[in-house]
Amino acid sequence: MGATDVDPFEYLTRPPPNETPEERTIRERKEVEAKKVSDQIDEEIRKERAVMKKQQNAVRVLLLGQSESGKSTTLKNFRMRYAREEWQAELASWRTVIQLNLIRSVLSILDAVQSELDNDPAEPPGTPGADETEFLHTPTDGSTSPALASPAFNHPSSSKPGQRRPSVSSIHRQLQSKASSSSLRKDALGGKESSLLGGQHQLLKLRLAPLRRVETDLRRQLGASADDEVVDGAASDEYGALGQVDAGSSVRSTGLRRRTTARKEVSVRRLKDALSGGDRAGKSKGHSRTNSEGSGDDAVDEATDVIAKCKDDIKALWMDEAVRLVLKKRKIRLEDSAGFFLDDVDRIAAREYVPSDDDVVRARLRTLGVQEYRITVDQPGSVLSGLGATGSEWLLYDVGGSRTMRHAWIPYFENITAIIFLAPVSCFDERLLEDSRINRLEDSFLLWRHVCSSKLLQKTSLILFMNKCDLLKRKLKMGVKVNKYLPSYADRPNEAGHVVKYLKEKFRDIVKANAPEGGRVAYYYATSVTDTKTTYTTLKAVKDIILRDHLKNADFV
Ligand SMILES: Nc1nc2c(ncn2[C@@H]2O[C@H](COP(=O)(O)OP(=O)(O)OP(=O)(O)O)[C@@H](O)[C@H]2O)c(=O)[nH]1
Ligand SMILES: [Mg+2]
Repeated sequence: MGATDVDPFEYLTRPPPNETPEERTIRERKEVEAKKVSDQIDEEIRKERAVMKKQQNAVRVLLLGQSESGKSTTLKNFRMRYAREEWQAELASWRTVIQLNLIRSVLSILDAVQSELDNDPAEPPGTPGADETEFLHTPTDGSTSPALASPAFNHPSSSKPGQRRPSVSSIHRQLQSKASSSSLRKDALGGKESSLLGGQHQLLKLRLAPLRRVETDLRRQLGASADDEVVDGAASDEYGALGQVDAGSSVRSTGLRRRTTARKEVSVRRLKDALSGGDRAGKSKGHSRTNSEGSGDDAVDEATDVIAKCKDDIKALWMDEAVRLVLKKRKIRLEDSAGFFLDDVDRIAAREYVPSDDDVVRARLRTLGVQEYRITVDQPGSVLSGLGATGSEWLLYDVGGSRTMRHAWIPYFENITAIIFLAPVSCFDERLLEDSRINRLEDSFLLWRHVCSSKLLQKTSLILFMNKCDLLKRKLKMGVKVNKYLPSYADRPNEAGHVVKYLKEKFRDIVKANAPEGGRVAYYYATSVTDTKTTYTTLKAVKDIILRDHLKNADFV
């Protein structure tokens, strides 16, 4: 047989001539080991290919909408239902975020108390709106783009205080009666020199002062962003839906004044890192102490310990009638603000507190940049299961919604299967936090128009969540008139159902006006995504729509 007839592979692997039995054993053992390594590499390559294939087929969902529209809350609903294990493993880590949310509310009240004690006017001088580079053009003169099929908005320049009477706490009746006898005056809601507060409030302030240090510690633990200068909530013309209200509101050119006393929001670069940093549950840290109220064995970290010790004072502060009057006078409505937990102090300030699903869904942590999450949605019994392997792997992208962050959205427009767009409908009387010249609903219409008209998104399924319907209902019940802000609403009934229907038509008009040839279907849902039960029903319907469209585009159906 000539050299050319030799199988090169066989030639190279042929045992050496004159091999001794020992040499043979060693060689064979080495060959077995080498095969193991080779098999391992093959398996890894196979897995990588499978992941790549899955990713190619993965459903990609982008959550869009302005800041505080409910994107992260929607994502949490998805994860709670479809990434249950991961969700549960993460639950305890949210305690830090929720404690911070609680402390922020307390400190906001203390700030208001301090201003009242200092006799600061209820309407401090404002700050000019931020001069930002915008991803999506928004008119800056308070006008609405004529190209936009959305209604024009009013910025009424006067407002009445809310009509809701604060409830009175029996717990704090003693303090309250003292306050009311000594300092409540007839002009309590408006008089310049009226003093609603007394020595007991000074005392509460002192007793709750350690929470300021705890706030700093918790922020540090979470790695909260230092560049986070956003204040708490949007300015609202009538009621401070997210904490602060501009009583003398109108567009800036006519003398807008914005309140700047609200507290910084907490945001983190990477949620997973933040949560692992914030996971102190059951961990004994340097400052840990023995639980004096509980079993006595549990080591409790210092922050939890301080919060537990402040529990009764927090309750006293929140239930104090004079304090409620101060908040009312200063038009601060913490109840509707992001991350409101003051009604749950007993539970949350307890040393053994572990967050529930609902707590985590309600917790507020502002998103920075873009965060990616993976879920598996193939559920037994789904009408679409069995139509193909594709579609079970979902990648969800949650983005930061404030205007400075919107430039980061564009790269995610490519190859995106569906967009769930969150438009909070309760905010018809609020303005953007980052630019108080812009009405929040107007901003949502503009963003929606950009999404509908984007060339990159022409094949993308569009799903609109008209969110915060619960807050809309509450606001309308309090007497806020939609047509005061949205003149085109005219004399339609000032009821949530009618408002949602009207707004849906406006969003639908924008879809129609910007549809590609052949038209376009979008899907509309009225939601309150903090209500996890009803949201689950919505998610199931949305899941099927997205899957069906995805399979259709992949020619599966
Ligand atoms: N009452 C009520 N609160 C809601 C609803 N949706 C969201 N929230 C609350 O509003 C706050 C903001 O929601 P997020 O989901 O964090 O908003 P986001 O769109 O992710 O905001 P950014 O991360 O700043 O872009 C949170 O405290 C939520 O609990 C809703 O339908 N009803
Ligand atoms: Mg978010």
